[in-house]
Amino acid sequence: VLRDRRPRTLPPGPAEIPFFGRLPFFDEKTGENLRKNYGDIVTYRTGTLRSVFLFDYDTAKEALARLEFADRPSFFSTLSLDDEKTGGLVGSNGVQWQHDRRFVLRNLRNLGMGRSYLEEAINIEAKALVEDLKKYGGEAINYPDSFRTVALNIIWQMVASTRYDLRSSEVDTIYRLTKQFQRNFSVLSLLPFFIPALSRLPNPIKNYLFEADMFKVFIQEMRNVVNGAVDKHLEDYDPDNPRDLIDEYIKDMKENEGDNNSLFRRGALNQIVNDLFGAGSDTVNNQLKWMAYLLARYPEYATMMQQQIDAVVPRDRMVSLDDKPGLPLVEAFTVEVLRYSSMLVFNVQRSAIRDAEINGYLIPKGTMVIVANYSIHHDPRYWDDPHKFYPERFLDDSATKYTAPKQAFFAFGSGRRQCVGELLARMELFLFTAAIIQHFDVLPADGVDLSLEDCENLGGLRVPADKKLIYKPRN
Ligand code: HEM
Repeated sequence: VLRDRRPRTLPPGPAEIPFFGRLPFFDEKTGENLRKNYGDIVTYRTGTLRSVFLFDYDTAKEALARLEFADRPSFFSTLSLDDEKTGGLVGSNGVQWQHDRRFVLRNLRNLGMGRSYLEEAINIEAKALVEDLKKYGGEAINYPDSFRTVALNIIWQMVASTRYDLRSSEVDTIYRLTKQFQRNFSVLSLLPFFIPALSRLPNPIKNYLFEADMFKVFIQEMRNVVNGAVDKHLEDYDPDNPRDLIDEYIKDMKENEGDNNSLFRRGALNQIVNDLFGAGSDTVNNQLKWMAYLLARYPEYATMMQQQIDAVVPRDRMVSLDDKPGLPLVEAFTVEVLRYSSMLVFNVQRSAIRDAEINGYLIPKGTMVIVANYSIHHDPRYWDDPHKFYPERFLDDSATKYTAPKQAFFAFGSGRRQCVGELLARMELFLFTAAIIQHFDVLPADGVDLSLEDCENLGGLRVPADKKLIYKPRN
């Protein structure tokens, strides 16, 4: 018990139950309470793993940039589709992570991230989204399935040249897995990751207590989806005509055949595809839900943005990225949606590669380092009236120019593992938001009260509660 005690060199934190620590948590309130009680840097233990939570911007920014904290915790690899458990981006580490991240960044850029031809593809989806919403004829609906399909279509076209009709039921199958996983995911289901001894319990007990099968089923079903896409690409691969990211990877894999040290491997490809699917579609889908919810909740901003759009874009043309200088409020609105919603309550976990130091505290190798994004996005030290939805905070004094946040903004993380899809996500959020504002008034249905914020927390992912809204076509 003595040896199990928290070393004095670690930051303060709540009392630890010997060998067990405390239950994991994902919500912003528990985080805020920790900060109030223990300060800007707090140790919190679950099972055998200690985490250090960072609540102030400067410390967090510096930590996220440091090589010592560029790893992800080792339990991420248990969800990998790669048999060697080292491939991919989100949960991998070391040389294979660097290799795979470089490959993905290069290819996302080559496939148009930040360029006009990708803008065209996004606007094809934006147009389809507008047509889909018009079909409801002003009926009150929950967040439409088309939000998730347009988000999936963009990344899936870049990765696998696949586009779905906005009402296709195939997308249901893919999203069912993610939804089911998010719903079943609970504090209890995570315990075996924190207390490895629990993994040795007999399977029926593990399933009963922790729904351990849920992870296996999810991995198996995702493996089927990804294998299907990669096998199909291998069948009709044409070296002279690479169509997408999978083909580019196959090309590199074939060029390196026979080299036993090559990091281009089928297992790594599977996990890259899985990561891009997982990180690149539901994130944008959820952000579109926040956008619709906040448009309905703050119609005064919708009206001001419609005036800006109508002044620079004829109604029969979609908004383009070149219109941005004339639409400062639209850009400010999308960035305020990211800050205010703080969809990822905590930044994706990092882990100390070696013993390291933060603000004079010694952080032992393997400690998780978690930046409290929600708290930093709502900290009055960095933001005026932080709980107010106020897009003008990202406009200059004359309200004619968008000004990017200079500090305390971690919606896409920071440092060496900063989101590789940030540029793509920003393009999508701007163009999809503008398309909806240009074509619709978004209103709450009769009897729907939006005066108080109402959102769910799905394992650390904040999503607005499903409210019936009306997408009323503008005259
Ligand atoms: C609104 C949409 C999105 C948000 C809010 C978001 C947020 C984040 C955050 C917070 C991280 C962790 C960064 C860190 O550890 O510092 C991350 C990582 C990542 N994101 Fe995104 N993301 C979004 C969209 C996308 C898209 C569209 C893609 C597709 C290309 C993508 C791919 C990734 C990948 C692959 C990583 C892992 C990077 C690594 O560990 O090296 N994300 N994202």
